Amino acid sequence: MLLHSKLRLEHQLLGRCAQLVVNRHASKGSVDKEVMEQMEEGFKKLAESKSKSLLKKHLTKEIFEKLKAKTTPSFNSTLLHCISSGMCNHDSGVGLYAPDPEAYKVFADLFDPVIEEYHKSFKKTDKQPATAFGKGADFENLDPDGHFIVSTRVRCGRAVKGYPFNPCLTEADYLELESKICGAVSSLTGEYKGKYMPLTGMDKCLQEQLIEDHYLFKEGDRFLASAGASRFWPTGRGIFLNSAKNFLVWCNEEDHIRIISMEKGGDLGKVYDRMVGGVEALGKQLQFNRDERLGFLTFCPTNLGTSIRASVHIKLPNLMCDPDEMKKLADKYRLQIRGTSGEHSEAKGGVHDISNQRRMGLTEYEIIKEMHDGIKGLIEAECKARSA
Ligand SMILES: Nc1ncnc2c1ncn2[C@@H]1O[C@H](COP(=O)(O)OP(=O)(O)OP(=O)(O)O)[C@@H](O)[C@H]1O
Repeated sequence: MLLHSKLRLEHQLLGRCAQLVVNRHASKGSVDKEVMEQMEEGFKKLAESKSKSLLKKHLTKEIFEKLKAKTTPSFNSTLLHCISSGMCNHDSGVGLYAPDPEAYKVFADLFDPVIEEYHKSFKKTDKQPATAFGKGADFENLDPDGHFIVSTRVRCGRAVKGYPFNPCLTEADYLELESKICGAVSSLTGEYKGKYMPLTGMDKCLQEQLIEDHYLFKEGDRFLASAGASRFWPTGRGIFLNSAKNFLVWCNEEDHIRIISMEKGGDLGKVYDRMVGGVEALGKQLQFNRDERLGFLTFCPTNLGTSIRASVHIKLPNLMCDPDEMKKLADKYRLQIRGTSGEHSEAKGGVHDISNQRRMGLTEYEIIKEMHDGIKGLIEAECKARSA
């Protein structure tokens, strides 16, 4: 209970901070004086800060001046919507979010270089290849004897056509989206059959247990809150879980939809195939927003393209003895290291979350292969270090 009250308080505080920044909408087609002042002040503080974010690096004075008076045609989003998280959180890695699909074009002078750097050279002239899932069965179990991998998870994000992203969704939009998503997941059959649980009214012990078990998203993420992703919380948010608890759908957290497959052990191919089956089944009922150049559109530019993050919870005690060397090895394989409870968390009991870093410029199959080969390489390096 204590943990929950703490989370709730934190969430409320962050929610207020976010509202200060992102609830000031522009008048149609122009940027209000108050928004402009806030942007100017935030830009100045960011420029003077020691932030290492991609936002700070690429939001030069020239780009800021060029973009600060622009708005998106359908939802009237401003540059402030895009940069508020990075302006509030100088410790952001990226710090940039798209308030609606059009923002990727209107603010392309800022998004394109960030996308290029994060996804390791996806240039503004590049195009995301057509969706090609391939077969997970091509990949062998990464840890058949269970020495290293605790569990494997593959997720992707989807946006429902016709809606903006979090900062521009109204309370009614959240409820409408939830009703559509809930309708689609409720009609899944076979191994996918399960139950949708809205966050509103959810038993608090159950909510904490679902978070602890790595099924449910946390509350009160300050990076998301200041990007405008926590408005009207918990309205319209929820989780769908199948009976075997190895297929999940998150509703209206960071993206409209997150489709997730997970299980104990290292059978990446099986986990991936299950996610693909779920994506295909849901794609028959919902229209997803996909851009010709950028691929599947998501709130955060790090998730564009395939939107796939394939991760293992893994123990590599020998490699982890030297964090700098480990980071170099992970970079070589284009892998990202996180803590045990997700992004911005610490590793517990020596278990790290290691996943593909880039999600763009390759097909879905190639993304999984890159992650598979990288994890295989890390396990081989761990074995070598152990016997040295
Ligand atoms: N391989 C895994 N096994 C078990 N749980 C996992 C695994 N990978 C991630 N998780 C859990 O999934 C939850 C969400 O993690 P996290 O928010 O880092 O990633 P995400 O859902 O991919 O989203 P994002 O990248 O947008 O943050 C956390 O509880 C995390 O511990």
